[in-house]
Amino acid sequence: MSNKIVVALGGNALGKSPKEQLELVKETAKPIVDLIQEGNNVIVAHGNGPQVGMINLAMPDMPFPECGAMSQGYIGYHLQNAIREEFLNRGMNTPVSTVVTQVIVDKDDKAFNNPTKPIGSFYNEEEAKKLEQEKGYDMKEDAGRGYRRVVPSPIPIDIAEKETVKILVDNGHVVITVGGGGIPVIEDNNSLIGVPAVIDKDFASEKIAEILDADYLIILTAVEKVAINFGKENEQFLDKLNVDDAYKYIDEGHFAPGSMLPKVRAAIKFAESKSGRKSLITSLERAADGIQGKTGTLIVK
Ligand SMILES: Nc1ncnc2c1ncn2[C@@H]1O[C@H](COP(=O)(O)OP(=O)(O)O)[C@@H](O)[C@H]1O
Ligand SMILES: NC(=O)OP(=O)(O)O
Repeated sequence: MSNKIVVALGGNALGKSPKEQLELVKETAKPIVDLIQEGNNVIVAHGNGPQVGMINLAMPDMPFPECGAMSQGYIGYHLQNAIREEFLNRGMNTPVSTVVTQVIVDKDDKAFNNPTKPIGSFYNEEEAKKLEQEKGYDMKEDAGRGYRRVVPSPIPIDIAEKETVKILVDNGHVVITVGGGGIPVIEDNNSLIGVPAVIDKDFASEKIAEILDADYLIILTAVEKVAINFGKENEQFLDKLNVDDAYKYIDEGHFAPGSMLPKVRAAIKFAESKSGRKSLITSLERAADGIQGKTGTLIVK
């Protein structure tokens, strides 16, 4: 059956450096093209946490929206070429392109006063303290994996280039959009003005999935399924999660704030947005099996 699917790619699809990314995207392209070859209409979104942090660290005077735009550009460039090549290898010539995508946020979003989005590399506690003192960064522990810089992450309200994306998708193009959650902007009369933030790609992917009236939101990350009691002795991986249980597990603290929590929240939001919409959280490698119901955690209303 043909579905319209928004695929959100996590950090493991892109690697830790441009060189690693260039190699990794060849593998990333395969499950995406598998889904398309099976007759699905696929829209690709991706994260940029490590990349936007690296860009800003290298160019501290570069404003955050510009850093986000740079990350969209070079990640999109790698992804679109890898997907193009995978199409050609399979005798297909589906057009693929990246749309520089701006995501409109609320200038009064409380997130601007409460940085929560982890970006850049991981540091130990001592290094983190040094960065706080020397560079004035806000540093937080990220899901038991070490310390990372955190920046504001407002909620996406709308997508400036949504009509362009729609036209391309409706005409059979593969579009890479809302890269890194999109470039965060606020509306000021006729102007769109960049604001210093990094939008969560899971929430931006959910937004574009709603706008495009997608059937599926697939969030691809490093784990095949979502777990309760993650990493504990009584860890239990879930095949299916209804939104009521998902809310209960959120309240019980099963999903780490810097990692799995935004995915589960975005998945709930999409599943709740219209009858029949489904969200799936699984690993990149298992995406094609996941859509056939063979693996992953399916989140439904
Ligand atoms: N309850 C949970 N179930 C499964 N994974 C979890 C859970 N809580 C935290 N995680 C961690 O979240 C990670 C995914 O988040 P992250 O690496 O930040 O995402 P991304 O793939 O978007 O870069 C998983 O690889 C896993 O280590
Ligand atoms: N922007 C964003 O959510 O990036 P990550 O998925 O890399 O955290």
